[in-house]
Amino acid sequence: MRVRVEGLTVEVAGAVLVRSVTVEAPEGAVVGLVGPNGSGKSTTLRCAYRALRPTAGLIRLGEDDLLSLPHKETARLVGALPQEHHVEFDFTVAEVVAMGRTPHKSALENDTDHDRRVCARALAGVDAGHLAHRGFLTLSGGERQRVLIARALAQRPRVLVLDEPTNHLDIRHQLEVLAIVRATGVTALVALHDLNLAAAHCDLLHVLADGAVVASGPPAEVLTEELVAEVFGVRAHVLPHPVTGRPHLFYDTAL
Ligand SMILES: Nc1ncnc2c1ncn2[C@@H]1O[C@H](COP(=O)(O)OP(=O)(O)OP(=O)(O)O)[C@@H](O)[C@H]1O
Repeated sequence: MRVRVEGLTVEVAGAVLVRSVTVEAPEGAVVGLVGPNGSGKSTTLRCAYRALRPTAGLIRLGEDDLLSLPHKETARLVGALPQEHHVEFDFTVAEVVAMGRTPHKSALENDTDHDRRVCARALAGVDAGHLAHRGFLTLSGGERQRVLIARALAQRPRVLVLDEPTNHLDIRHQLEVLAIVRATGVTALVALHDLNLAAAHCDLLHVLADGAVVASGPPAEVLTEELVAEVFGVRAHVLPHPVTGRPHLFYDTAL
């Protein structure tokens, strides 16, 4: 499903957090949001999974306006991994992942065999099948992150909105998670700090700085030495990856 964030502005208590942000994610594309701390990535994504109401602008899912859809429909369509997550009670991992099935069920409907299969597959996909019976609160940061990604996948959404999904993950799991997102074939909006991961895994990038989009396009067009210097304040050398040909950044110094 195509996602288009159009002219998004968010103002909180007189402060403009993002200004006229337009982000396009074609059907099935993995689209990265990159930018320095505080540039507006999470604010944009929070609007896309409807945790925050924009002051102005539209979020289109296909032809629909996100804000005019019933909440349950939004929950079926959009699977989210927020940056901050709060699981207060000590649910088991299996229970946390099963929460992903909630939008597909009525209030008192029990989990079916199909639900259990979908959840087991999602957990196995993030290499966390062995954690199913553990208490969520006993997990390490990276294990929790993988379980929450499994919850979003178990939802079988049409759009994934992932805020720093590789946070806490070791390198193997970083690569695996992004490969899994790609393999779902679902349109994905993903905030990433690691520009090399973004270059390797995203079809398109949108670069944010000070709450506005300053560059958009395929990684090879966007991740230039000039842009990295200007937006991130870092001198970098950009060379093609020896195998994939995608841009790879070698950092030099902070400017
Ligand atoms: N509720 C709020 N009230 C005031 N300012 C806010 C609020 N929420 C976010 N901000 C500010 O808006 C700006 C954008 O924040 P946002 O979390 O979207 O940035 P980000 O690009 O995701 O940053 P990071 O890379 O650090 O996660 C920041 O300066 C932040 O302090």
